[in-house]
Amino acid sequence: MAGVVDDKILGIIDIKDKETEENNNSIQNTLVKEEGSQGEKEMAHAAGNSIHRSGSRPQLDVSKAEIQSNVEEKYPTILLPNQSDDISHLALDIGGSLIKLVYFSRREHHQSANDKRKKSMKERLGISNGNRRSYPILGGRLHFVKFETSKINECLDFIYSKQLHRGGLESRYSDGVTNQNAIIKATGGGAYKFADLFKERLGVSLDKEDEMSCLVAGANFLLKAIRHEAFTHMEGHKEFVQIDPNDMFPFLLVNIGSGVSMIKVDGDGKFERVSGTNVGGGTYWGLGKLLTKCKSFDELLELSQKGDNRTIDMLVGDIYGGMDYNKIGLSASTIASSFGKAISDKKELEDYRPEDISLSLLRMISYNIGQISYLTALRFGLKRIFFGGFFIRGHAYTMDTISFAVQFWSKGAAQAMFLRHEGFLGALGAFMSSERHGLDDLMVHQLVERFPMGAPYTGGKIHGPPLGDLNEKISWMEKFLQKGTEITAPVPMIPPGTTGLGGFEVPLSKGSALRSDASALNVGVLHLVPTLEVFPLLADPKSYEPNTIDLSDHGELEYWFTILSEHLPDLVDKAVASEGGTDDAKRRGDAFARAFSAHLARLMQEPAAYGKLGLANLLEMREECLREFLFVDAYRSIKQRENEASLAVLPDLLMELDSMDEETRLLTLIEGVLAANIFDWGSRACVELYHKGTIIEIYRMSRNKMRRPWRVDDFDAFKERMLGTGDKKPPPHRRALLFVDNSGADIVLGMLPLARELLRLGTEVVLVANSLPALNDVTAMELPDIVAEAAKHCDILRRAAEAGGLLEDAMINTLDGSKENSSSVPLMVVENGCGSPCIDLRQVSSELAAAAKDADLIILEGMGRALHTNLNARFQCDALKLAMVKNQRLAEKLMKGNIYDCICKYEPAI
Ligand SMILES: Nc1ncnc2c1ncn2[C@@H]1O[C@H](COP(=O)(O)OP(=O)(O)O)[C@@H](O)[C@H]1O
Ligand SMILES: CC(C)(COP(=O)(O)O)[C@@H](O)C(=O)NCCC(=O)O
Ligand SMILES: [Mn+2]
Repeated sequence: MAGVVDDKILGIIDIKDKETEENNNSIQNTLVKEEGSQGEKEMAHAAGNSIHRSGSRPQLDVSKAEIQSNVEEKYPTILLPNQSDDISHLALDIGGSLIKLVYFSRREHHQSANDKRKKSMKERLGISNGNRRSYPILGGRLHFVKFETSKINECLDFIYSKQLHRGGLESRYSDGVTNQNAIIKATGGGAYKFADLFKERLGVSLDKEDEMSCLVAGANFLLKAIRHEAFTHMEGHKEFVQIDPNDMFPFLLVNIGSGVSMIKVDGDGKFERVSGTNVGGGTYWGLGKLLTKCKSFDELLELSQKGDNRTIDMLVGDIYGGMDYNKIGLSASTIASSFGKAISDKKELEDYRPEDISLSLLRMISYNIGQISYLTALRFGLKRIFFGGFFIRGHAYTMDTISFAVQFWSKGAAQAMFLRHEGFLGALGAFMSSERHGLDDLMVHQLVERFPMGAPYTGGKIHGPPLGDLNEKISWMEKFLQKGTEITAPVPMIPPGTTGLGGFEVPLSKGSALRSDASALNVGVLHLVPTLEVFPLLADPKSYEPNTIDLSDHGELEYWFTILSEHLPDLVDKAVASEGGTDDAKRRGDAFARAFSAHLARLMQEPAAYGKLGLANLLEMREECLREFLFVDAYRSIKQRENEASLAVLPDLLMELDSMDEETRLLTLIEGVLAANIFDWGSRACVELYHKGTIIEIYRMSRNKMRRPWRVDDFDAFKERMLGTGDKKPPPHRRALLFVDNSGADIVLGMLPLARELLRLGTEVVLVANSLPALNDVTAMELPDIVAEAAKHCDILRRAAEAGGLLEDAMINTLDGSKENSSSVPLMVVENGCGSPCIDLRQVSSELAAAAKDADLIILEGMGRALHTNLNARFQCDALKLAMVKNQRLAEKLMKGNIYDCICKYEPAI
């Protein structure tokens, strides 16, 4: 089939002698500037958000809304004069040691060119506002931050700087007078102790909520709404546990703060504090401080990493002359008495290493809490125990000790589980208690957790004001480089050795990998995206796992981390060039590279730090990180150039296709998709290829590879479904969703001609593209223009695009000025809700979910969407997965094949 598109045609798309990116792209620069300035505003915003009032829940009041700034601005600010400040945006848990803050920032809705398409799609697909709810919830972000209680003034400054006490409405909306009636939800003892201070400094009243009910509400919310919240931690191994929201209760909640509370939880709002102990986090930190002279909690914890508690604890072996006490199952290394050796030693405090003291203390307290927890669980017949509170601090040794105690004393019958948002349960519960935000029944698929680089945002260290703007973020990254590499290094995960019976050996870790004070917590920012939905055509959403490769295999992890690290310099080059190569862009590019490397380094050491890690998460994090440093679209000009070149050869390709019989054409079309998928700027091998040959050579090579059978080749089954056998013509599919991948040849010469064939057969086609740029993937925003260009050369596409509302202007512009009454099946475009090369079908846009309702065929294209993710996904409708494997190792691993092999996997509906 190599001659289908000849060299003359292909020569036009030569990317060999590509010059550097086009500089001074004014549209791009404008976009960046506007995004940047808007990003900092956290205001109530009504435009397009379709927020209406419901009887029971206060919502934004958009009456008399008016545009505040110059109407010529692309994203003007909208003033809501009737919106009161009473929407809860902040809740506090002021404990004996730490103040925990949970705050909500509303996301601004950007009106964009995309909105026209969106509006028409909404009408076409029958998406009503607040589609599946009786009231809308607000989109926005939940942030988690903590401060030391002793530094309450820093906390007040933080609240003031972000205007959180004003319900997030910034001072530009007020007359500058502090609102005396503002109320903040607060729990913990400090809600009483510091009430006057809050009134005095911020003019707000603290609305006090019961601490226990907040802890329970917070835990219940997290267990229901966050996919990877609970995990077990045994002998250094962390494993996420999927909790069934319908089978959560009862459980024991153990909150280890300064003191320890043990709460039996039977349901939402149904609980009893059944036990507790005064030997808790405050004891460790307090005693530890006295005994070691440590200045900070983290320092004390770090010391324990280098400790050897045998110098200070009395072990069974010390009593039994080095022997085990077998009769009762205690090994010689079991601690018989914490600190017991100090009785007989003729030593003073100074004679003991602070490291040993810290470790002995940590083990004593953790073990004791684990044991009491188990006894309490036993008393009430509870099998599951969840541990929260900041004593845990994501620290491997602490968790292992607690787990060991629970497992040992229960003989394996009970299990200790830990919560990733450990210390924020109370604050989250206080936040939930306000009932003003309508978040109560928020569902897992509406939350996306992101880990931004601004450490203070992630609640990293105990800190002052946040890294507000980009410049601060960049300088922070620069400082980070000067300081060395440890800034985001995690708490070490080196597994402690256990004796198996009753106690631990000395931890293996001798403190080689230590956490810096600025290390981030294991929690990110929770993005609340009310419009996200589970893709309705998944055969079994409960068992769906997007990632194909399991990164818990260390070899895999190391390989993909290396791949991503090696790709960085090229990516930074492209990103900087896409912003005109200015000094500012270079600085941002540098900072991005450092930030992303820091994330990678952290995850390399602690792969489960941010929840269960898959390749899709890594690829998405890279895109998010680029956006954080305001690289809106790193491959923008590459995409543009390749689109133009491909569009120029499209007419000839269509002509050749039209000269074929139906069967040959279908095969050629599928080959065309597979061959064009080679133009992938995310693959190291492909990028190297682009430097070695002209596009003709690459494309020729690619087409030569097209010889069937492909590595996975279900083409015959697909052809039979499409064209039937003999005279028997099967009915066409009603609607096909085409998950498109790359710009340029991939979309223009691959997927669009395939779409055209489906349209010709009478199938409605919905092109499903990214909401945000990722590598050289085409976006939903870019597609209408590409389709319009293609439609100039093709009647089928033109009529379908008109019928699908993609070409309204073209309809008006027909030669005789009359609107054609088209009877064609429509061609539509929807966004998928992602900004990543992969797709997690548990969280897609509501317009895609709506479009899916009538679809009976889906086509997933590309390595990201059809191989890294969804290769094993099963659907309720027919599914075709098309991709070229552009990575040798993946080809070997997945299908014992080679790089540039092709996959054509067809699975009829189940
Ligand atoms: N940076 C820190 N400063 C002080 N204590 C910390 C820090 N990080 C973790 N901790 C531990 O967390 C405990 C406080 O946990 P937390 O859940 O916030 O309880 P509380 O509400 O009692 O302050 C402290 O007693 C200490 O053991
Ligand atoms: C990022 C990608 C998934 C994009 O592939 P696509 O979906 O465009 O086919 C792919 O380029 C990839 O897996 N790259 C990393 C592997 C490598 O460089 O070999
Ligand atoms: Mn792609």
